[in-house]
Amino acid sequence: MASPLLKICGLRDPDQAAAVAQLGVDAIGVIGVPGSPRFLGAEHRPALFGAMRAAAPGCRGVLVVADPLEQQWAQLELGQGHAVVQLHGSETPQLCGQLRSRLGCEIWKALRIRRPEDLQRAVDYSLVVDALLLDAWVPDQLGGTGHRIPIEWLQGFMPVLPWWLAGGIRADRVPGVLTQLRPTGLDASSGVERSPGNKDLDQVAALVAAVRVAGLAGPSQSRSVGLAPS
Ligand SMILES: O=C(O)c1ccccc1N[C@@H]1O[C@H](COP(=O)(O)O)[C@@H](O)[C@H]1O
Repeated sequence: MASPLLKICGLRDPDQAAAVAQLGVDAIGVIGVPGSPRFLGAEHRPALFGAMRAAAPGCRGVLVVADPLEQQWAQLELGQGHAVVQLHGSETPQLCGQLRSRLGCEIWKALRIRRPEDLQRAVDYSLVVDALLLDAWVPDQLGGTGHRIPIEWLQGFMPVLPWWLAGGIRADRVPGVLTQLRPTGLDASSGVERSPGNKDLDQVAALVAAVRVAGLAGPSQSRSVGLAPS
């Protein structure tokens, strides 16, 4: 069985994006949510995604936003180097569908899980997004918190869409997660950084290795789930 995909999120520096891409990750995320300590302005995103792609042409750029207002939608259009928009706020299925039609790129919807019942919301998005991303719910913070969803809540979670597990992902958690769950991909941010936005390449390399080892050791979902490089 193949390993799950791996996304490293919240980078701010093009050289670091190139280095992370060369480690063999599948996607790199940039935070476009004002107020986040990992925020990167629109004018800096093309350089970061360009460096990423020059280093590893198959690596995909993900732009993370939350509850974008209509006047901001133009900023989400292709041209900044991203192939995916990750919606990490309270976007309705209707808004996700509208953005998907308008932007012409993949849309991933983050669901922040506060209680097991929240997983049922996945069904509402199944026809209007390309993938789901599960993150822990934390009051007054949208993401990048390092908080985890209790793993027992996710047993039996098998949406029709590809799905990413986020929230406190680090190398030492990988064996425990992948023996119990089959996410399409893992998404890590604060667990692999020295300070917000500054990734620790040794921790990223350890995470890449842990994911590969877990893929060799046990059953996990295939990479061939329709997430081809752009
Ligand atoms: O990282 C941020 O600052 C951030 C801000 C606003 C929305 C999402 C954000 N990050 C996302 O959070 C998850 C998990 O992060 P962590 O590994 O628990 O630190 C990840 O999907 C990031 O894309």
